[in-house]
Amino acid sequence: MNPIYLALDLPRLDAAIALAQKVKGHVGGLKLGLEFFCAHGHHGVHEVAKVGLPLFLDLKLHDIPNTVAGAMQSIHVLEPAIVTVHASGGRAMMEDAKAAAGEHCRVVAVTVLTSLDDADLAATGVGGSSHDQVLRLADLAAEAGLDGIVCSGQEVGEVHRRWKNGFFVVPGLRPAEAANGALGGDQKRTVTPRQARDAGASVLVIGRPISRAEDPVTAARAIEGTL
Ligand SMILES: O=C(O)c1cc(=O)[nH]c(=O)n1[C@@H]1O[C@H](COP(=O)(O)O)[C@@H](O)[C@H]1O
Repeated sequence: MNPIYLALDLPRLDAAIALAQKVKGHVGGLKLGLEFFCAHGHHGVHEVAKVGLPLFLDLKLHDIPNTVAGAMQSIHVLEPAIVTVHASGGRAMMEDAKAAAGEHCRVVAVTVLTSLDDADLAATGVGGSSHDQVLRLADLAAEAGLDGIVCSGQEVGEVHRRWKNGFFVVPGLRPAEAANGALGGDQKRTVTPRQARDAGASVLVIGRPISRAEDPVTAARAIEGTL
C-alpha cells in the first residue's frame, strides 16, 4: 500500500478535488485538515470522498472529554479512516475519543507539532526536549488505547521500538532536493519521506512538496519512487 497521504491544504474545493484527481495514482490517501474543514465542512468531505481514496480527517480535536466524544460521533457519517486528537488533551479525553470513534476509524494523537523545536516547547512551559515529550505523550496515547500517534520523522524510530504494533503518522517531510524556504519555512523537525518510512512511519503526510510543485504529478511520482 502506498503510505503517502496528500494534505489538501487548499482554500478552494474545486482546486482541492482537481489536485486529488490528478495525483490519485501516486498517493494512498487524502488528508483533510483544519483549513479544508473550516472552509468546506461535511459537504466538502463528501465531495472529496468521491475521488475514491481513504480519508484522513486531521481535526486535531482538543477539548474536555465529553465535547471531543461528541465531535467524534458527529463525524461518523464521514467514515474517515484516520482522525487526529491532541495527546495533550490528556488520557481521559483520548479514551473517550477512541470509544466514540467509528469501528473502522483509527484515532491517532498529535504529540509535538513538527513546527516546534525545543525552544518553542520551553516557551509553552514544557521543559526537556521535544524528543522526550514525544515519547511521554506516545506512552500516554498507548495507555489510553489509541491506535497510534503523529510525530516527526526524528522521533518515529524510537517510538516504533517502544510501541511495536502502533500506527505512526509522520508529517513535516521534505524531499532532499526541496528548499524548505520555498515551501514555507514553518516546519522545524523535518526528514525526507524515505528516512521516515525506513524509521517505521505507517503514513507519510505530504502537502506543499506536491501541492505547490510546478507539476504535482511529477513531484508525487518522484517521491513515490524514493520509497
Ligand atoms: O497532524 C498533522 O497532520 C500534522 C501534525 C504536525 O505535527 N505537523 C504537520 O505538519 N501536520 C500536518 O501535515 C501537513 C504538512 O504539510 P506540508 O508541510 O505542506 O507538507 C499539514 O497539513 C499539517 O497540518
